[in-house]
Amino acid sequence: MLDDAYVSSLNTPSELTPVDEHRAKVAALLRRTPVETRPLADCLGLALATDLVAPISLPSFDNSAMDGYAVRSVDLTEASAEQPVELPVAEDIPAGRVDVPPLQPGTAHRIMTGAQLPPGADAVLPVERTDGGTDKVRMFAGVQPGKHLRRAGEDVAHGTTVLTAGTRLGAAQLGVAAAVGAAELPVHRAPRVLVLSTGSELVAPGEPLQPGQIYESNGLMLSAAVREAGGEPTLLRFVPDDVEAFHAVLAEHVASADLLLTSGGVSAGAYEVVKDALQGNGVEFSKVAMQPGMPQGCGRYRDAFAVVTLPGNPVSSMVSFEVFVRPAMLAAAGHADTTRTVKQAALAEPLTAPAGKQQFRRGIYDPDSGSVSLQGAPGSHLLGSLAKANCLLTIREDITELATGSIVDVMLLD
Ligand SMILES: Nc1nc2c(c(=O)[nH]1)N[C@H]1C(S)=C(S)[C@@H](COP(=O)(O)OP(=O)(O)OC[C@H]3O[C@@H](n4cnc5c(N)ncnc54)[C@H](O)[C@@H]3O)O[C@H]1N2
Ligand code: MOO
Repeated sequence: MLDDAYVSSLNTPSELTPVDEHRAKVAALLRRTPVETRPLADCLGLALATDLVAPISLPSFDNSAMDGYAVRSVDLTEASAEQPVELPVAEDIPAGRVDVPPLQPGTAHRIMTGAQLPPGADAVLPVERTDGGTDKVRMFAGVQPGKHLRRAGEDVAHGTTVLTAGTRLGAAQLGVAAAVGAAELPVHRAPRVLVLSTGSELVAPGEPLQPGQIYESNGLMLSAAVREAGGEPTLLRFVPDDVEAFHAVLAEHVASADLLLTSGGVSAGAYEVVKDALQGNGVEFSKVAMQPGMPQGCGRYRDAFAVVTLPGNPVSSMVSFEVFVRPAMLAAAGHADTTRTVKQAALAEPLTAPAGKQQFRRGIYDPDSGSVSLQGAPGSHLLGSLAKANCLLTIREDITELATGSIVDVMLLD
């Protein structure tokens, strides 16, 4: 297990960059992606670039909420199961009929759900309250004026903003855009993110492992995280700890990308390929006051493209993505909401934390009890624990221990 006190003793607080400072640096690196007009079917998950003002009302005309009969409610005042009122059925109005004649007093129009209400009708009697007749209909109940109707504009009024710029276009948002007649929408293009893992110990899943080798997992994990955050990832073939090989991959791919995300090769060892390749080329490396995720780097490589270098330990990589990259990517892609939901929860067990570093512990938040329990130890290699967690507990840098029942912030991961 990681010895918090020992690790903390390696870095004096003045050497460490505050988490917020690094977050702002990463956010400033990513430029807004361009606006494109796309068919609705290609907009899922993207952010709307300008307000969508409704060119029509929803509903756009008064219509029936039930299959039944459009009536004048005064004609049914006396209707009951014992003494039905019989009316001639003057018209049949299926949904989609565009020429709807007015309803004359003492008559009914058979009408279907969503069909235009005839002028003169003030209510719909559901078919279940009638004998279902087509020439004449017997009505077994009265109906209040206004009953079973859907009024024009009661959902969305013509000329009002139905979706604001920055809204993430999910299923319901695309639905309402289609409902007001939009065939295409202006959206911010998804950020294109290259994901490159480094390490001579890495082997592709599915291939045999030699002692001392491990399966490459950060690349796939970060690509998935990029996609979940609304980006378009390209997972590059991982490279060994070899600066030439690293540069060769960069030369081949970066022209098309908004961001290069690397993992590994940034700490204090003898073979730090990412640091060796990028230092002095516009990328700065620092130790951030957090755990996991201390060794970080970011910048614009030779002024050409944005780079964020994440530490290789898998949990450090993922936590760093959550804390720095996800919000920056969402902002670059025009999303108004760039943060995860944060809840306050009562600790189900005590914990200790290293002094001077913001700690992100993996946890399981129980929304019913409002409590959170720790999932696994603090070690940044414990990917199995991360995979079971549903939240990150964020512990301020000035806190070194907390008792059971203490209230902590938990960032929900979904
Ligand atoms: N003397 C010091 N040693 C270390 C320090 C330090 O400050 N002084 N920092 C430690 C911390 S904290 C972290 S985090 C790691 C970060 O190191 P790197 O970013 O250089 O990452 P690597 O050394 O390449 O790998 C660390 C660890 O993660 C595994 N790894 C790397 N890439 C992948 C991948 N794509 N998939 C799965 N696992 C991966 C790698 O095998 C190592 O076990 O440095 C500490 N050391
Ligand atoms: O800061 Mo490292 O990311 O703890 O493992």
